[in-house]
Order: sequence, then C-alpha cells, then structure tokens
Amino acid sequence: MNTNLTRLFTLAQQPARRIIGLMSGTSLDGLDVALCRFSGHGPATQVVVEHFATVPYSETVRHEIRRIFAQTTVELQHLTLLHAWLGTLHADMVLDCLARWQVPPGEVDAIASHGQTMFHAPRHQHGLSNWPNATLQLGDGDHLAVRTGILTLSDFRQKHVAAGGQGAPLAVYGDYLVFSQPGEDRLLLNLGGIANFTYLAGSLDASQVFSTDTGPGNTLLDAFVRELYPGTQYDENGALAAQGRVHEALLAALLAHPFFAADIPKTTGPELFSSAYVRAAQHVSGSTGLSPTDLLATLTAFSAAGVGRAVRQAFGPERSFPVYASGGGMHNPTLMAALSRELPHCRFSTTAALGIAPDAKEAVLFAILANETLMGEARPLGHGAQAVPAVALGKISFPG
Ligand SMILES: Nc1ncnc2c1ncn2[C@@H]1O[C@H](COP(=O)(O)OP(=O)(O)OP(=O)(O)O)[C@@H](O)[C@H]1O
Ligand SMILES: CC(=O)N[C@H]1[C@@H]2OC[C@@H](O2)[C@@H](O)[C@@H]1O[C@H](C)C(=O)O
Repeated sequence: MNTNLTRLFTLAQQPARRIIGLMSGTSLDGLDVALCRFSGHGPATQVVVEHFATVPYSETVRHEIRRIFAQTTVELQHLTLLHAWLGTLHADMVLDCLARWQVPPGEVDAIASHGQTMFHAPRHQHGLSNWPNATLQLGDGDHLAVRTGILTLSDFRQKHVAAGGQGAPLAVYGDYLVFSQPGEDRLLLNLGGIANFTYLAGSLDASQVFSTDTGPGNTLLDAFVRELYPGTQYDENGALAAQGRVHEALLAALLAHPFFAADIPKTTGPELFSSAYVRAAQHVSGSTGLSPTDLLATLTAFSAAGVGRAVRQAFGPERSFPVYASGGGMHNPTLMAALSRELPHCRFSTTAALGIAPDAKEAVLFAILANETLMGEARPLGHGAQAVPAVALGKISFPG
C-alpha cells in the first residue's frame, strides 16, 4: 500500500489530532492561522485553539491579488501564477507561525486551507442561463503539502457546489457541531468582508439549521475608506462613520437589489457589492455629492440593514435571539450599534463567550471541516430549500 495511505489510515484512528486551519477572506487583510487540537468528531467534537495569528498581507500581496480579485476580465497567466505563488506563500506563513510557536511541523497532523477566493459566481449572481453555480479559490494544496511536509486538505467549496450548493456559506457545518447548545436557539453572525449567519436550534434538530449570507459586511466600507482616505485600510473603530449621517434615499437605493428579497439561503461577494454598485445607487438617489463621512455612515447602516432584513425574512420581526458575533466587523462599534437598532430584540455578544476567539473562528471552521473529512461521516443538515449538501469537503494533498 502507498505509505501516504497508511499514514492517512493511522491518522483517522488517532483519538486526538492537531490541525491548522487557514482562512484568508475577502477583506485581504491577511492569512488567519489557527492551530487546533481535536478529539472526537461529529457532535462529540472537542476543539481547543492552541495558537492563533493573523499574518498580515503586504501591500505587494494585496496588489497582486487585486489584479484579478472579483474581476470578470483578467490576465490568465497572472491567475495561473497566483495559484502556485499563494500556495507557497501560505506554506511559508504556516512555517513561520510554527517556528514562532515552537511547534515542529512533524507534530501537526494536517493543514486545512481555504485558499483565496478570487471569484464567486452563484447562478443568481452571474445570471447566465444554462451555466452552473461556481466559485474559485486559489492557493494550491499540493504546494502547501510539499513545502510544509504536512498532509493538506484544501479547496473545500467545490464539493458543496458539485452536490448542489452555491459553494458558501460553509460555516453551517462547523457551527452546528461546535456551537449548538441544548435549550438555546441562537445565531452565529460573522461580520467579514461579506456578512453571514447560521441559525442553530436549541432542540439540536439538525434539520432546522441553515446559514446564509446577508450582504456586505466590511467590503464596501473598506473599499471607500481606501479610496477616500489614501493609506488607510479600514474605518478603525467606526470613527469616521460615527461622524456622518445616514442618507436615507441612498440607503433605500442600496437595498433595492433583488438579492435582499431573494430566498434564503443565498450567497454573494464583492463581485456584486462593489464601488460601482454604490456609485450607481448614488446616481439613482441623487447623492453623488455626499461627504465621505456621510457615505461611510450610510454604508455602515447598509451592512447592518442587510443582516436585519435576512433575520426578519427568516424569522419575522419579533423573534429574539442571542447573537454571537465574529469577524472583523465586530470591532466596529458604529456597525454594532446599527445592528442593535436593526435587531432590538436580539442580545449581542461574541463567540468568545462560547470559547472560540472571534477573530479565529473562520480559520477554526476549516480545521473542523478537515477533522470531519478525516474522521467523521457526512450528515444531513437543514431541510427543503435550506438543505445543506451532506458531503465531506476538501481535497487531500499528500506531502510526497
Ligand atoms: N478595529 C476595527 N474597527 C473597524 N473595523 C475593523 C476593525 N478591525 C477589523 N475591522 C474590519 O474587519 C475587516 C477584516 O475582517 P475579517 O478578517 O473578518 O474579514 P475576512 O475574513 O477577510 O472576510 P470574509 O469573512 O468575508 O471572508 C477589516 O478589513 C475591517 O474592515
Ligand atoms: C465564496 C466565499 O469565499 N465566501 C465567503 C465570504 O466571506 C463570508 C461569506 O462570504 C461566506 O459566504 C464565505 O466564507 C465563510 C467562511 C463561509 O463559507 O461560511
């Protein structure tokens, strides 16, 4: 038997294992690296985050990604080069983290790598009849495996699409296993570049869970901060938006897109929610001369309104939930205050209250997906139109 298969067989029988989860999201702020220790799988999963770091992307890395990120026309050679380059870059970032944490690579059982989303194209967004849901993440898993010597699982979204999903959100699989709590219906809200939430039923009924994107989280805020305040990456602590006033007509124009009325679950990305989208809405609403702070105040309200709409769409206007937030947007008090106004019946805290640092949550999620693929079995989640594909996700790359 191929020795790689023997190793895999042995790994799948270990009572505990260490898996590194990697996530680099749509904000392009850096690579999140979470070294996790697992025991068990399925609903018995126990996960402890031993180390976590966000390795920032340099301006050069951001620039090279932005040359093709979320664009319909790109240089094919650059896309091809990025696949290998990002795989190697992520491998080096992992090795640097392990050196800093004084963990030998030989003591890590697997890497779970999301890769960098370059283009997300659910059918409802590309609108091309007879073409499928599709999504593309770059940063090749074989490069990670060979460079680090660690078994690598990667490219998690393709199986979801192949089995009938849109390729996202994947959070639902891990949220259900790790954050379900008997007796408490709860929402797990991630405020990344794009915002999404998972609903978990206190009955632990797997058929009730679902997750959906809600619209932009930070992506538009970041884009306009970069444009209006050169050299600044984001609206730190929401300070700029806090000085502005929401332009109600622009907000209404931003919310007029059919995405917000479409059935749940739905996914989206910066391909749709771009600067061009905002400019078109400004044109329609007669707000092209808006001051920078008023524009940021309106975009902050827009992100919160998207979450509010999706929650009301799913549960009606009155339902109250504990909401456990994660992702960079939870560091923005102006956004969090707008969310509290949108959902006055909800009580907001973060996943720290559930034992997982909120900045690490998405990287941990991919480690959980790898743990399931190695140890568990695919289980049905959701039902009807909100059914989640019952599949094991990720492609396996051997180091040799
Ligand atoms: N102190 C802060 N104040 C305001 N915003 C912040 C702060 N810290 C982080 N952010 C926001 O969070 C963003 C990064 O969030 P995160 O790392 O969750 O995104 P991501 O993982 O790239 O997104 P996605 O989940 O869509 O893939 C930053 O670009 C910024 O907009
Ligand atoms: C295609 C893609 O990369 N989507 C991301 C993005 O970032 C947030 C939101 O949009 C979510 O749908 C997804 O990531 C999380 C980790 C998910 O799949 O659950």
